[in-house]
Order: sequence, then structure tokens, then C-alpha cells
Amino acid sequence: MPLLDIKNLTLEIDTPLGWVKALDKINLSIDSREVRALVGESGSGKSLVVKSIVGALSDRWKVTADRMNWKGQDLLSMSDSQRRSITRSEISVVLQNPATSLDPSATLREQIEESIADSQLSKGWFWQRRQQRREISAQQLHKVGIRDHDLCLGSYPHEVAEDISQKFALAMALVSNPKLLIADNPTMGMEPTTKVQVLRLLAKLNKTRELSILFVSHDLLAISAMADTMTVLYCGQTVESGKMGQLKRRPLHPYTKALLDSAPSFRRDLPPKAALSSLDGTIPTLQHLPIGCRLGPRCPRAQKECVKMPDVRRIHDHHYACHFPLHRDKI
Ligand SMILES: Nc1ncnc2c1ncn2[C@@H]1O[C@H](COP(=O)(O)OP(=O)(O)OP(=O)(O)O)[C@@H](O)[C@H]1O
Repeated sequence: MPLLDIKNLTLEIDTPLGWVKALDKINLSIDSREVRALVGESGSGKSLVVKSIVGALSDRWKVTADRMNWKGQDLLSMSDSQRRSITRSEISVVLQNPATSLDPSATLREQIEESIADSQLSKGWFWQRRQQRREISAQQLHKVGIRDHDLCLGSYPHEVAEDISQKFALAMALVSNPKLLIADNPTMGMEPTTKVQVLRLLAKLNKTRELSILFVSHDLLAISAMADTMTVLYCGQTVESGKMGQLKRRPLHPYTKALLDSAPSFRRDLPPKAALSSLDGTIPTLQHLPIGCRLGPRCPRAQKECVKMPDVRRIHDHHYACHFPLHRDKI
């Protein structure tokens, strides 16, 4: 049984023009120890998927799903407190712009120490437990590359630089030993050496502590080094998902191919100064969504059938939703 199992997740948002499906039948699953990448260009709905999982959406929006299970329990039907208890102890999230999710009125020390559960401490007097909390916090900060832990922990969120608050948010997410880490652009804005350090830490935790990771990022090079599997979103729809190597070698959806081709690090055949390929046009806004396959107006393979939403097809563990997939002759 997968840890997280989402089938046909739909999120409807009210806009001045009426209700629109910002997420339209998203499928996503994560097994124990799996590192899954969630990719797609800006505006494709990655952050909304993350917020749907942890229940951080506006009450006015409508969330429905055929299945949205955490270890077999339905997340959508459980009470707020049950859901909060799962997200506190088993699912940790590093959201984009972590500084905005930190409490501006408390020091970083207060915030990280509060995230350490009593069960993580050995028994003792309250001052001994306070000392243990301090040690665990300092160790966690060192692991994510913050050397001066006292300076950092004594600061308020607005007093630290953006890359430090990014690293601190990661430390805080990991301190409760979660089963699943959802990291929305966790290395954004970090310098290359720190980025490598953080990616190594995540890879190590994945191996040694069996941490599953949903890795949301634009950085395809980091993703291909880290992830076992990948789910590709376009404009709120799941277009393709499967094993990382399979998708890199033989993407079936034209959008996946365009996304991979637009990353220079994936193109070994690219001569110096050659133009990078990209799809014409831009991702539509929620107010101007095309009907059927939302890639239609930008897709080089689109035909009139594409005004109907393609069914999800499956070859072993490779899923895709396209009327005219690439390598069709070989399917
Ligand atoms: N609070 C909101 N109100 C209205 N529309 C929203 C809201 N949040 C997101 N959207 C819209 O939903 C769509 C998906 O946004 P989302 O932030 O999930 O994209 P993303 O893939 O995470 O992009 P990025 O990579 O830039 O973070 C976009 O069209 C966005 O404008």
C-alpha cells in the first residue's frame, strides 16, 4: 500500500468569471522510501497540489477526490485535528518562501524547539529536556549547513537572510523525523555548494531513515539526481508519470519532451551556443483555460480530437494522458 495515494484530485477555485478547475483529476502516489519529483512550468499547479495534501487551502474552494489516502486513511473525510496530527508528526512540508510561514513574533529557537515532540526526548527533569531540545536543534541546523546555530536561533525570521530562512525551514521540517517530506523548491536561491549539501542530506535521509520525499522543483538536474519517479503537471492536469529513467529516455507526452528538451543539462547532443527548444506561447491563466487537453493550443501534435480530455493510459507503471503520444508505433 502506498504511503500517499491520490486519485482524481480536483480543486475548484472561485474567480471573478466563475468556478474554474485549478487542478483537474490529478493522480499522485508515493511509496515508502520513494523520492518522487513533481515538475511542470510555473503556474502548472504544483504548489496547489502540495497545499491540498496538507489541507492548507482556502475554505471557500472545493476539493474533491476519488481517493486521497495517507497510509490507507482518507485525508478528506478526517477531522481537522486528526489531519493536523498527521501533518505534525508524519508529513512535513517546506513551502515556497518559507519566511512567510514562520511566526514573525517568535525567535527561530522557540519555533524549532516547539516542533520537537516529547517522544523524541529521553526522560529527565524539565531542564534536562530543555537542554536536549537545544542540542537537537543545533545538530539539525548543522546538518542543513547553518554553522552559527546560536546566532540563527536567537534571531527573529525577519532578521535572517533568505537562504538561511530556507535552510532553517528545512531543518524545522526534518526535526520531527517525518515519514514524508514535501519540499516545494527546497534549494531555491541557495548557492551551489549549499545546494549540493542539502541534496546530499536529503538523499542520505532517504536511505538511512527511509524518508519518502515529494520533491517539487524547476531544477531538472537536481531532480534527475535525486528522484526515483516523476509526475509531470501541465496547467492543473497530470500529463505523464513514471520511473525517472524511463521518462528521460522515452517521454510519451509532448509536454514532458518539451520540458526535458528545454533543460540544457539534459541535452548532451547540444552544440555550443545552440538555441534551446521550447514550446510556443505561454501557460494559460485560470480564466482562459482551453477545453479538453489544456496543452492543445501549444502542442505541436494537436489535432481536433484534443478538444476532448484524453483518458489516462498505462504501460506497466508508466502513465500518460495524450491522444497522440510520441513513439506511438512502439506502444
Ligand atoms: N490563492 C490563489 N487564488 C487564485 N488563483 C491561484 C491562487 N494560488 C494559485 N493560483 C493559480 O493557480 C495556478 C497554479 O498555481 P501554483 O502556484 O500551484 O503553480 P506552481 O506550479 O506551483 O507555480 P510555481 O512553480 O511558480 O510555484 C496558477 O494559475 C495560479 O495563478
